[in-house]
Amino acid sequence: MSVLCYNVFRRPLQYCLAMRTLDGLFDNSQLATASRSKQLHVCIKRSHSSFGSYKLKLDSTTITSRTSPRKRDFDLSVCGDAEAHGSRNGAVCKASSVDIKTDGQAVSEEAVLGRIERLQNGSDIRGIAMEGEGREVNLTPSVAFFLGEAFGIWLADYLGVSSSLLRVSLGRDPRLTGPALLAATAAGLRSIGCAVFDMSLATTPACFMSTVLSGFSYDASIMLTASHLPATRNGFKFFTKDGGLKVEDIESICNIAAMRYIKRPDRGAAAAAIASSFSPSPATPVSFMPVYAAHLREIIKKGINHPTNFDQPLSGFKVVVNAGNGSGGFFAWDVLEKLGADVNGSVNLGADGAFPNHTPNPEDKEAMSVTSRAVREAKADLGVVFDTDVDRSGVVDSSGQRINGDRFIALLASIVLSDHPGSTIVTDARTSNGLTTFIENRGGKHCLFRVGYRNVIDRGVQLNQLGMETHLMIETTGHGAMKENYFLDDGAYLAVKVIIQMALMRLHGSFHGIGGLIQDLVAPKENTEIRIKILSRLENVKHRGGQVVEAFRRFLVDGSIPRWDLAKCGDCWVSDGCLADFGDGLGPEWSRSPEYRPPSKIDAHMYRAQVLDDSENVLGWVHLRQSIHNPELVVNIQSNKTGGCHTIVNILLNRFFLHNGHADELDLSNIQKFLGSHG
Ligand SMILES: O=P(O)(O)OC[C@H]1O[C@H](O)[C@H](O)[C@@H](O)[C@@H]1O
Repeated sequence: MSVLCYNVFRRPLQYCLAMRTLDGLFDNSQLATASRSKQLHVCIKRSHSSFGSYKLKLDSTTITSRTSPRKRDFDLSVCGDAEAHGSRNGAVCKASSVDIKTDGQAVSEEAVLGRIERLQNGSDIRGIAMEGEGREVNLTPSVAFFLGEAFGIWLADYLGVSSSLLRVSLGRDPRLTGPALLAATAAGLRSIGCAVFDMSLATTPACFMSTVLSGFSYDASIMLTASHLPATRNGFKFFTKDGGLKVEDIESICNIAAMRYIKRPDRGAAAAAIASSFSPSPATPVSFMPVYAAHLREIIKKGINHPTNFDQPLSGFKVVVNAGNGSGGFFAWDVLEKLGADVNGSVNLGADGAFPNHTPNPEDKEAMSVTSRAVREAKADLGVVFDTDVDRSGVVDSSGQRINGDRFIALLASIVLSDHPGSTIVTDARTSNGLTTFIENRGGKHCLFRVGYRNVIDRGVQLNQLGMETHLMIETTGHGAMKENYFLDDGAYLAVKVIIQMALMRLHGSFHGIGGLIQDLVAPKENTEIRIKILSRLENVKHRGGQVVEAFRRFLVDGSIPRWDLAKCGDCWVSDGCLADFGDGLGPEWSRSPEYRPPSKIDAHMYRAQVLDDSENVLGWVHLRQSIHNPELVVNIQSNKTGGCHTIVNILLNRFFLHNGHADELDLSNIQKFLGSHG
């Protein structure tokens, strides 16, 4: 469709909107009325926008000059200040598309929206913030300005107060792009009247705690981080006093940001340029991290309750911290050392946004082996590994044993189940059958849920609401939350729990170290993950991937392969994150309760199948889902039999992917490689 632009107000052309109406929705009499009243209200309905619909005020001169009342299908053009808001009043037509023209270059609204929407990663925002990957930088200070502004607008609506009354704190990890993005985000928030506070280098859990701890109690907080992703990336994690935002909240914020961007694409760039010159600073500096560290020290002191040394309960302990040059160094010198621990063997404490040593990530083999070595060299009692922004952790015991993934979950489960017998533990559905046995042997219940830490945490919140005591929600990635800690995804808090346990064990005369708590955890014999690229345009990836995963569900439900069934955990199906309701009464009772929220579009699609061998014994399981970060499907497989993963992958390839004709839309080479190398 051609975009018709007129500068009818004789002002510099900022943008033009042109829309094509849908047949039959705009009739002649309505147009005539609109022309006579010199104002026409057009309602544009966008099915995927949680912003609902919005209204444009079009100058009647422009409309009458560009349209013919006799045509049912026509173009409208407007230049100047179109108002966009959420009302449907006066709507007389629906537009099928809106095109934006900026500085002579046509950019469709869908493209702007798509670009901003693609920054969404589940319940976070992630993007490329600097050159270096050979890919377009898409998280610029200008975009950060609109995201900051959009968050302020969303927050004012969420809390039902004027944005001028809102106080928002901002923190960042050490990434080089952090200061400029933080300044631009602050400028966005300030542009709608919010008071903004700069905590500078901070952690994700600290950002949330700044909404809670007295003396600060901000209405909300934003952490700028891309977690363990490369130094070129950055991102946003948003918090209110109610906790981290949900996937659908992030969708709303992206939509609002896109709408604001469409309206004034130049504004963000200008504001971000001023903001990043730091003159005047858009945010008031605050020193929050020392207060947060003192808060963690209090928790440890009270948890250990040392009979003779309450204030220095870690005296005599050696603890190694590996912060991976992220934000977690403070935990060594401002938490543990002040409690008496010797932290001299610690590594990579200095914040360095280039992450020169290894990826700050407890899932990372190098991060764990570096820590294990440091623990052995220092003859330490414990090693603690954080990811960049400290919402994830893992530990190493005094023997150098790496405790991450399933082992970390088991360790926390054993601590939680001794404090809260019978508690449910929620994890993602990539954990081993051995972990389920471990939890059940301690009297706990294991709920397997969807991948994505927000999903796991939200499920725990939901179970508690429904009266099922659930004290721990934790992912294999090291993301974990506890009921007693605001259901906050908090790597520092999990480390605190392990440290308290270590000290209590010694106080009670045990010198085994924390590794002794998970001795009976049985690891699967084989465990593999295969990533399958989706061969589709970026904007279609989610849809295509979703179709394949849905086909997998149908395939299982139809019984297409004997002895491959949707897995069950307890009373629930481990399919669609235990939310499978086949519409025939098979779904669990709560899925019909008022609290039930259907899975969000982004991460709904994942299924785990239990696989039996010819003798009806468990061979293992296979879990298929869409990646949250990348345009790919992810297959996880575990087996307790040698060659079990090969058997399962072989069947998956031939009986599902190839048989169902998915070879054209998926790059199956990693599957072939796996079969080749394990054949
Ligand atoms: O989907 P993937 O690319 O495997 O990533 C999955 C992971 O994404 C993010 O890092 C989330 O924080 C994790 O909760 C999730 O497990």
